[in-house]
Formats: sequence, structure tokens, C-alpha cells
Amino acid sequence: MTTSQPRLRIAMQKSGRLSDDTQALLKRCGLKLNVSDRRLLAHVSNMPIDIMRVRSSDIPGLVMDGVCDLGIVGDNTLEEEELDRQLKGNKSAYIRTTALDFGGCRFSIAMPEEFEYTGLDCLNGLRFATTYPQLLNRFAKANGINVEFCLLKGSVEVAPRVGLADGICDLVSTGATLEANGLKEVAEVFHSKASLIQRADPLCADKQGILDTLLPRIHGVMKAKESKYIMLHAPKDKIAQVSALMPGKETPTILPLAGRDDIVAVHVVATETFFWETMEKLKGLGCNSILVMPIEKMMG
Ligand SMILES: Nc1ncnc2c1ncn2[C@@H]1O[C@H](COP(=O)(O)OP(=O)(O)OP(=O)(O)O)[C@@H](O)[C@H]1O
Ligand SMILES: O=P(O)(O)OC[C@H]1O[C@H](OP(=O)(O)OP(=O)(O)O)[C@H](O)[C@@H]1O
Ligand SMILES: [Mg+2]
Repeated sequence: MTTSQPRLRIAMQKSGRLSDDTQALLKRCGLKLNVSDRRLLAHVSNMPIDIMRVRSSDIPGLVMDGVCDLGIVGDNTLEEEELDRQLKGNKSAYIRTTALDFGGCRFSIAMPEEFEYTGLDCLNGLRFATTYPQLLNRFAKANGINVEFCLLKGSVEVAPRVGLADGICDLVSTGATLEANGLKEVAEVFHSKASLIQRADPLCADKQGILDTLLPRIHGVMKAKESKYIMLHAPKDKIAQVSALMPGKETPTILPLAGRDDIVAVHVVATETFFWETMEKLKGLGCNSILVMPIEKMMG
């Protein structure tokens, strides 16, 4: 009898704000995924990994309970579940393995536009509609104010207008939803991003091996996203000035150009933003054919 190799189980949001970015990240890590709307446990065909597609609010619990080995979830959802479990005396341990570069938003208190906000004290005793009462409660306690809650899982911004609450505490990114509902942001409670989390108890050797392959790929994808490959032709006698203008700490590669003694090719991987102003300065030094290219993958 043969025993099959254990498969690493990763929980991701089925549909919503994090699902496209999560799926794109996994695909860029080389995972061949067959995701269709109805398939809730998707098999990765080229690695021993299964992707469990669930509501994002279920992900922290699935990882904390050890049902899934890894999960990709917003820090707001994660900390809300952790605080809630701690309050109830339930298991709440996990490892935050990697802070990811998507899902950025803030969890903020917002009041009707006409409300005269003079500081946190003026919110004392008011009632707030929110999806994340524990996060708001922690913030209120830390700031010495008492607030009441009204729990809404979505469309939180409607609450003040229909008399459900005095204000709201919800996720904001562009601020368009607040504006469309006559609300203004008055205080940031929590800054959130997506994180890769891992169950707290050690993985078996096989699963740890899969994770050891996956993690450098995730870091490589993130690093590649923020890096650019820069190529240009520079006058040979200006190499020192050109090199000094290059963003990042990498030493440029200098290559000869066939049949030219006066010009060289300069190549560099830039991990910092390469501004138009820098390109203009390089042009001023006599450089030309300046190319800035995206990088797909990076390692080492
Ligand atoms: N406007 C936004 N901009 C950026 N990130 C956001 C925004 N709204 C939510 N997020 C992040 O995406 C996560 C998922 O939000 P989304 O609205 O898709 O799902 P949900 O309704 O909160 O949860 P569920 O998947 O359980 O139904 C949030 O927990 C937060 O971390
Ligand atoms: O600042 P903005 O860019 O306008 O984004 C903020 C909105 O996005 C989220 O809701 P979502 O659109 O995910 O709907 P939901 O309430 O159904 O989850 C959040 O709960 C806000 O309502
Ligand atoms: Mg939402």
C-alpha cells in the first residue's frame, strides 16, 4: 500500500477585495490552479497544495484551529478574530509569516458631515455601527472612552442615516463610500494589509518542505513588483556620475558596445523608484536609449 504525500492546505477568500490579488500572487509563485466558481477546494496540479476558498472572516479561525496550514487574510479580520477568541477563552494562536503588499486600507471612525468633531472625547457614549467591534473596543478602551456597538456585516455606512447609530467604524481606502453617504473620517483606529498566516503548531516535515519552497517565491514576487531593470547607454567618461544617479544599492554592470570606444551600456536592478527627474539628469549627462523594465521574478 502506498501513502500519498501530505498536501499543504491554504485558505483564501473565495470572492471579494482580496481574492484577485491572492490568486494572482499564487499564480506568480508558479502554482497551477484550477479555480472555478463552484470548486471550493482547488487542487494545485504541479505542487502538493490545495487551496480552500472561503469567506475571509472564516480564514483566521480555520488557521487557528489547524484546519488549514496557511491563510491569506486582512489584518483587521485576523485581529478581530484573535481578540474575540481571547475574550471567550478559545484557541487563538497563529504565526504571521509574511506581510503582503495588497489589501491596504484603514479601519476608521466616521461621523455625519455636520457633526462637530473636537477630538476623541466628544465620541464618548455614542453608538457606532461596525463589522469589527473588538478592534473598535480595544481602541476606545486605550483612549479612555466608552462606546456602544451595532453590528453590521456590510453596508455599514448607511447606519447613521437610518438612525441605527451615531457614527460608523469601517474600512476606508479611497473614501468614496464615506463621501457618497454624507460621512467624514475623524479618526484612524487601525491600519490593515493582507498577511500570510500559518498555524501555530509545527508542520510535518513534508508540509514544511513545501512551505520552504513557497516562501522564497512569495518574497521573490513581492521584491520583483517593486523593482525595475534599468538599461542605458552612457558616455564612458561619465560612468562615475551615471552610477551615482542610479537608484538603490546595487552596483551597475558596465558592458562594452561593439565598435564603440566612447560609449558603454549600463545595466542595474533598481529596488527604489526611478524618477523621471533622474532620467532627465542622465539625459543631461549624455546618456541615451534609457529603458526601465518590469521584472517578473527575483531570487537571491
Ligand atoms: N475598500 C477596501 N480597500 C482595500 N481593502 C479592503 C477594502 N475593503 C476591505 N478590504 C480588505 O479586504 C478584506 C476583505 O473584504 P471584503 O469586503 O472583500 O470581504 P468581507 O465582506 O469583509 O468578508 P467575507 O469574505 O467574509 O464576506 C477586508 O477584511 C480588508 O482587509
Ligand atoms: O473607501 P472606499 O474605496 O470607498 O472603500 C470602502 C468600502 O469598501 C468596503 O466595502 P465593500 O465595497 O467591500 O462592500 P461590503 O460592505 O459589501 O463588504 C468597506 O466596507 C467600505 O464600505
Ligand atoms: Mg467589504
